[in-house]
Amino acid sequence: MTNPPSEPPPPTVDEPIAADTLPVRIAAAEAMRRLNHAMVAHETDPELLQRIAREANATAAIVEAGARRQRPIRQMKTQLWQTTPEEGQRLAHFEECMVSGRANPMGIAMQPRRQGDRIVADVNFGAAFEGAPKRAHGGAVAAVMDDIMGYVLLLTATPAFTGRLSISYRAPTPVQTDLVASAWMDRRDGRKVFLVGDLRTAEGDLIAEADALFVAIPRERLT
Ligand SMILES: CCCCC/C=C\C/C=C\C/C=C\C/C=C\CCCC(=O)SCCNC(=O)CCNC(=O)[C@H](O)C(C)(C)COP(=O)(O)OP(=O)(O)OC[C@H]1O[C@@H](n2cnc3c(N)ncnc32)[C@H](O)[C@@H]1OP(=O)(O)O
Repeated sequence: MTNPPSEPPPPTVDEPIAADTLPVRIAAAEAMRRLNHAMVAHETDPELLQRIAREANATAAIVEAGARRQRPIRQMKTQLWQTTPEEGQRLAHFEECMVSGRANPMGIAMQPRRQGDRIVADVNFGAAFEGAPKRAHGGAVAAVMDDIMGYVLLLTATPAFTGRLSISYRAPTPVQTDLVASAWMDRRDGRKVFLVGDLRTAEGDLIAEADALFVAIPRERLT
Protein backbone atom coordinates (compact mmCIF):
# COMPACT_ATOMS: atom_id res chain seq x y z
CA MET A 1 0.00 0.00 0.00
CA THR A 2 1.38 3.40 -0.94
CA ASN A 3 0.74 6.64 0.80
CA PRO A 4 -1.00 9.34 -1.24
CA PRO A 5 1.44 11.99 -2.49
CA SER A 6 1.83 14.60 0.20
CA GLU A 7 0.35 18.02 -0.50
CA PRO A 8 2.92 20.78 -1.19
CA PRO A 9 3.11 23.15 1.79
CA PRO A 10 0.69 26.06 1.40
CA PRO A 11 2.24 29.43 0.60
CA THR A 12 3.11 31.38 3.70
CA VAL A 13 2.51 35.09 4.18
CA ASP A 14 5.10 36.86 6.37
CA GLU A 15 3.68 40.37 6.39
CA PRO A 16 2.04 42.49 9.06
CA ILE A 17 -1.73 42.74 8.70
CA ALA A 18 -2.39 45.08 5.78
CA ALA A 19 -3.75 48.46 6.87
CA ASP A 20 -6.98 47.98 4.94
CA THR A 21 -7.78 44.61 6.53
CA LEU A 22 -6.65 45.48 10.07
CA PRO A 23 -9.96 47.08 11.12
CA VAL A 24 -11.97 44.04 10.00
CA ARG A 25 -9.53 41.61 11.62
CA ILE A 26 -9.80 43.58 14.86
CA ALA A 27 -13.60 43.71 14.63
CA ALA A 28 -13.79 39.93 14.02
CA ALA A 29 -11.41 39.21 16.91
CA GLU A 30 -13.35 41.55 19.22
CA ALA A 31 -16.61 39.80 18.38
CA MET A 32 -15.08 36.40 19.07
CA ARG A 33 -13.62 37.56 22.40
CA ARG A 34 -17.04 38.90 23.32
CA LEU A 35 -18.62 35.54 22.49
CA ASN A 36 -15.94 33.63 24.42
CA HIS A 37 -16.52 35.65 27.57
CA ALA A 38 -20.29 35.54 27.12
CA MET A 39 -20.26 31.72 26.91
CA VAL A 40 -18.43 31.53 30.22
CA ALA A 41 -20.48 34.21 31.97
CA HIS A 42 -24.04 33.31 30.85
CA GLU A 43 -26.44 30.40 30.90
CA THR A 44 -27.02 29.16 27.35
CA ASP A 45 -29.59 26.77 25.87
CA PRO A 46 -28.10 23.50 24.59
CA GLU A 47 -29.67 24.22 21.17
CA LEU A 48 -27.80 27.51 21.00
CA LEU A 49 -24.55 25.82 22.04
CA GLN A 50 -25.06 23.23 19.26
CA ARG A 51 -25.64 26.05 16.78
CA ILE A 52 -22.49 27.81 17.96
CA ALA A 53 -20.48 24.59 17.47
CA ARG A 54 -21.96 24.01 14.00
CA GLU A 55 -21.48 27.56 12.76
CA ALA A 56 -18.04 27.99 14.33
CA ASN A 57 -16.81 24.73 12.77
CA ALA A 58 -18.22 25.68 9.37
CA THR A 59 -16.59 29.11 9.55
CA ALA A 60 -13.29 27.62 10.78
CA ALA A 61 -13.19 25.29 7.75
CA ILE A 62 -13.48 28.29 5.41
CA VAL A 63 -10.76 30.21 7.25
CA GLU A 64 -8.45 27.16 7.30
CA ALA A 65 -8.71 26.93 3.49
CA GLY A 66 -7.00 30.34 3.18
CA ALA A 67 -3.24 30.83 2.70
CA ARG A 68 -1.23 30.21 5.84
CA ARG A 69 0.10 33.23 7.72
CA GLN A 70 2.98 33.48 10.14
CA ARG A 71 4.30 35.98 12.59
CA PRO A 72 5.77 38.94 10.60
CA ILE A 73 9.31 38.58 11.90
CA ARG A 74 10.99 40.68 9.21
CA GLN A 75 9.07 43.70 10.41
CA MET A 76 9.89 42.91 14.02
CA LYS A 77 13.60 42.77 13.25
CA THR A 78 13.58 46.15 11.54
CA GLN A 79 10.72 48.64 11.91
CA LEU A 80 9.81 47.84 15.52
CA TRP A 81 13.12 49.23 16.81
CA GLN A 82 13.49 52.21 14.49
CA THR A 83 11.39 54.80 16.25
CA THR A 84 10.93 55.53 19.93
CA PRO A 85 7.25 55.52 20.89
CA GLU A 86 5.79 58.97 21.41
CA GLU A 87 4.13 60.11 24.61
CA GLY A 88 0.65 58.60 24.87
CA GLN A 89 1.11 56.54 21.71
CA ARG A 90 -0.89 53.30 21.66
CA LEU A 91 1.61 50.49 21.22
CA ALA A 92 1.43 47.08 19.56
CA HIS A 93 4.46 44.92 18.86
CA PHE A 94 2.15 42.76 16.79
CA GLU A 95 -1.60 42.84 16.62
CA GLU A 96 -2.06 39.12 17.26
CA CYS A 97 -0.14 39.07 20.53
CA MET A 98 -2.08 36.98 23.07
CA VAL A 99 -1.77 39.76 25.64
CA SER A 100 -1.83 43.11 23.83
CA GLY A 101 -2.96 42.31 20.29
CA ARG A 102 -6.33 43.67 19.25
CA ALA A 103 -6.58 41.12 16.44
CA ASN A 104 -6.16 38.00 18.59
CA PRO A 105 -9.57 36.34 19.02
CA MET A 106 -8.60 34.70 22.31
CA GLY A 107 -6.34 37.36 23.78
CA ILE A 108 -6.52 39.70 26.75
CA ALA A 109 -6.41 42.76 24.46
CA MET A 110 -4.52 44.93 26.92
CA GLN A 111 -4.04 48.50 25.62
CA PRO A 112 -0.49 49.76 26.29
CA ARG A 113 0.79 53.30 25.80
CA ARG A 114 3.89 55.28 26.66
CA GLN A 115 3.81 57.53 29.70
CA GLY A 116 7.22 59.14 30.16
CA ASP A 117 9.76 56.44 31.03
CA ARG A 118 6.97 53.96 31.73
CA ILE A 119 4.53 51.85 29.82
CA VAL A 120 1.00 52.01 31.17
CA ALA A 121 -1.85 49.77 30.02
CA ASP A 122 -5.57 49.51 30.55
CA VAL A 123 -6.51 45.89 31.11
CA ASN A 124 -9.79 44.15 31.91
CA PHE A 125 -9.75 40.38 32.37
CA GLY A 126 -12.93 39.00 30.80
CA ALA A 127 -14.92 36.20 32.42
CA ALA A 128 -12.98 33.51 30.54
CA PHE A 129 -9.80 34.49 32.41
CA GLU A 130 -11.13 33.50 35.82
CA GLY A 131 -8.83 31.17 37.79
CA ALA A 132 -9.58 30.97 41.49
CA PRO A 133 -13.21 31.98 42.15
CA LYS A 134 -13.88 35.60 41.15
CA ARG A 135 -10.17 36.16 40.53
CA ALA A 136 -8.27 36.38 37.28
CA HIS A 137 -5.95 33.42 36.72
CA GLY A 138 -2.49 34.11 38.15
CA GLY A 139 -0.91 33.01 34.89
CA ALA A 140 -2.95 35.58 32.99
CA VAL A 141 -1.70 38.25 35.40
CA ALA A 142 1.88 37.05 34.84
CA ALA A 143 1.35 37.20 31.05
CA VAL A 144 0.18 40.80 31.34
CA MET A 145 3.20 41.78 33.40
CA ASP A 146 5.60 39.94 31.05
CA ASP A 147 4.15 41.64 28.00
CA ILE A 148 3.99 45.15 29.43
CA MET A 149 7.60 44.85 30.58
CA GLY A 150 8.50 43.82 27.05
CA TYR A 151 7.15 47.15 25.81
CA VAL A 152 9.59 49.00 28.07
CA LEU A 153 12.32 47.57 25.83
CA LEU A 154 10.96 49.66 22.95
CA LEU A 155 11.91 52.83 24.84
CA THR A 156 15.60 51.92 24.57
CA ALA A 157 15.34 49.87 21.33
CA THR A 158 16.65 46.79 23.13
CA PRO A 159 15.37 43.44 21.84
CA ALA A 160 15.46 40.99 24.76
CA PHE A 161 13.88 37.77 25.97
CA THR A 162 12.41 37.20 29.39
CA GLY A 163 14.93 35.16 31.41
CA ARG A 164 13.18 35.32 34.77
CA LEU A 165 9.81 36.69 35.84
CA SER A 166 8.60 36.97 39.41
CA ILE A 167 5.10 38.01 40.48
CA SER A 168 3.91 38.88 43.99
CA TYR A 169 0.15 38.56 44.17
CA ARG A 170 -0.78 41.08 46.85
CA ALA A 171 -4.55 41.11 46.43
CA PRO A 172 -7.14 39.25 44.33
CA THR A 173 -7.24 40.36 40.69
CA PRO A 174 -10.91 41.01 39.95
CA VAL A 175 -12.35 39.87 36.61
CA GLN A 176 -14.52 42.13 34.45
CA THR A 177 -13.03 45.21 36.10
CA ASP A 178 -10.94 48.01 34.60
CA LEU A 179 -7.36 47.76 35.90
CA VAL A 180 -4.09 49.53 35.17
CA ALA A 181 -0.74 47.81 34.59
CA SER A 182 2.55 49.74 34.55
CA ALA A 183 6.18 48.81 33.93
CA TRP A 184 9.51 50.54 33.83
CA MET A 185 13.24 49.81 33.81
CA ASP A 186 14.90 49.45 37.16
CA ARG A 187 18.51 49.10 35.98
CA ARG A 188 20.70 47.58 33.31
CA ASP A 189 23.91 45.59 33.70
CA GLY A 190 25.39 44.74 30.30
CA ARG A 191 22.95 42.40 28.55
CA LYS A 192 20.87 42.04 31.70
CA VAL A 193 17.90 44.39 31.82
CA PHE A 194 16.01 44.50 35.13
CA LEU A 195 12.41 45.58 34.79
CA VAL A 196 9.70 46.12 37.37
CA GLY A 197 6.01 46.81 37.27
CA ASP A 198 2.71 46.57 39.03
CA LEU A 199 -0.98 46.00 38.51
CA ARG A 200 -3.46 48.26 40.29
CA THR A 201 -7.14 48.98 40.45
CA ALA A 202 -8.41 52.07 38.65
CA GLU A 203 -8.38 53.74 42.09
CA GLY A 204 -4.67 52.93 42.50
CA ASP A 205 -4.84 50.06 44.98
CA LEU A 206 -2.02 47.55 44.56
CA ILE A 207 -2.95 44.09 43.21
CA ALA A 208 0.34 42.59 42.04
CA GLU A 209 4.00 43.49 41.74
CA ALA A 210 6.38 42.10 39.14
CA ASP A 211 10.10 42.06 38.61
CA ALA A 212 11.96 40.45 35.78
CA LEU A 213 15.32 39.92 34.17
CA PHE A 214 15.29 40.30 30.41
CA VAL A 215 18.43 39.30 28.50
CA ALA A 216 19.27 41.51 25.53
CA ILE A 217 19.79 39.67 22.25
CA PRO A 218 20.96 40.66 18.78
CA ARG A 219 18.03 41.17 16.40
CA GLU A 220 19.11 38.17 14.33
CA ARG A 221 17.99 35.92 17.19
CA LEU A 222 14.39 37.01 16.60
CA THR A 223 13.59 34.05 14.38
C1 LIG B 1 6.34 37.03 22.41
C2 LIG B 1 7.34 37.95 21.85
C3 LIG B 1 8.74 37.58 22.11
C4 LIG B 1 9.71 38.52 21.53
C5 LIG B 1 10.31 39.46 22.58
C6 LIG B 1 11.47 40.16 22.03
C7 LIG B 1 11.67 41.47 22.07
C8 LIG B 1 10.64 42.40 22.60
C9 LIG B 1 9.78 42.79 21.49
C10 LIG B 1 8.87 43.73 21.54
C11 LIG B 1 8.55 44.50 22.76
C12 LIG B 1 7.12 44.60 22.88
C13 LIG B 1 6.36 43.71 23.58
C14 LIG B 1 6.87 42.62 24.39
C15 LIG B 1 6.66 41.31 23.83
C16 LIG B 1 6.83 40.23 24.51
C17 LIG B 1 7.25 40.23 25.92
C18 LIG B 1 7.43 38.83 26.36
C19 LIG B 1 8.82 38.38 26.00
C20 LIG B 1 8.89 36.94 26.09
O1 LIG B 1 7.99 36.27 26.53
S1 LIG B 1 10.28 36.19 25.51
C21 LIG B 1 9.81 34.46 25.55
C22 LIG B 1 10.15 33.77 26.85
N1 LIG B 1 11.56 33.70 27.06
C23 LIG B 1 12.31 32.88 26.36
O2 LIG B 1 11.89 32.15 25.49
C24 LIG B 1 13.80 32.89 26.71
C25 LIG B 1 14.40 31.51 26.63
N2 LIG B 1 15.79 31.60 27.05
C26 LIG B 1 16.75 32.03 26.20
O3 LIG B 1 16.53 32.22 25.01
C27 LIG B 1 18.08 32.24 26.78
O4 LIG B 1 18.26 31.48 27.93
C28 LIG B 1 18.34 33.75 27.12
C29 LIG B 1 18.20 34.60 25.84
C30 LIG B 1 17.37 34.25 28.20
C31 LIG B 1 19.76 33.90 27.64
O5 LIG B 1 20.60 33.08 26.84
P1 LIG B 1 21.96 33.61 26.20
O6 LIG B 1 22.74 32.42 25.77
O7 LIG B 1 21.71 34.65 25.21
O8 LIG B 1 22.70 34.33 27.38
P2 LIG B 1 23.42 33.71 28.66
O9 LIG B 1 22.83 32.42 29.07
O10 LIG B 1 24.90 33.77 28.43
O11 LIG B 1 23.03 34.77 29.78
C32 LIG B 1 23.51 36.13 29.76
C33 LIG B 1 23.50 36.61 31.18
O12 LIG B 1 22.13 36.56 31.70
C34 LIG B 1 22.05 35.66 32.81
N3 LIG B 1 20.80 34.89 32.69
C35 LIG B 1 20.29 34.34 31.57
N4 LIG B 1 19.16 33.73 31.83
C36 LIG B 1 18.92 33.92 33.14
C37 LIG B 1 17.88 33.54 34.00
N5 LIG B 1 16.86 32.84 33.56
N6 LIG B 1 17.94 33.91 35.31
C38 LIG B 1 18.98 34.63 35.75
N7 LIG B 1 20.00 35.03 34.98
C39 LIG B 1 19.98 34.67 33.70
C40 LIG B 1 23.25 34.77 32.68
O13 LIG B 1 23.62 34.24 33.94
C41 LIG B 1 24.28 35.71 32.12
O14 LIG B 1 24.74 36.54 33.17
P3 LIG B 1 26.30 36.87 33.36
O15 LIG B 1 26.75 37.58 32.11
O16 LIG B 1 26.36 37.75 34.58
O17 LIG B 1 26.95 35.56 33.55
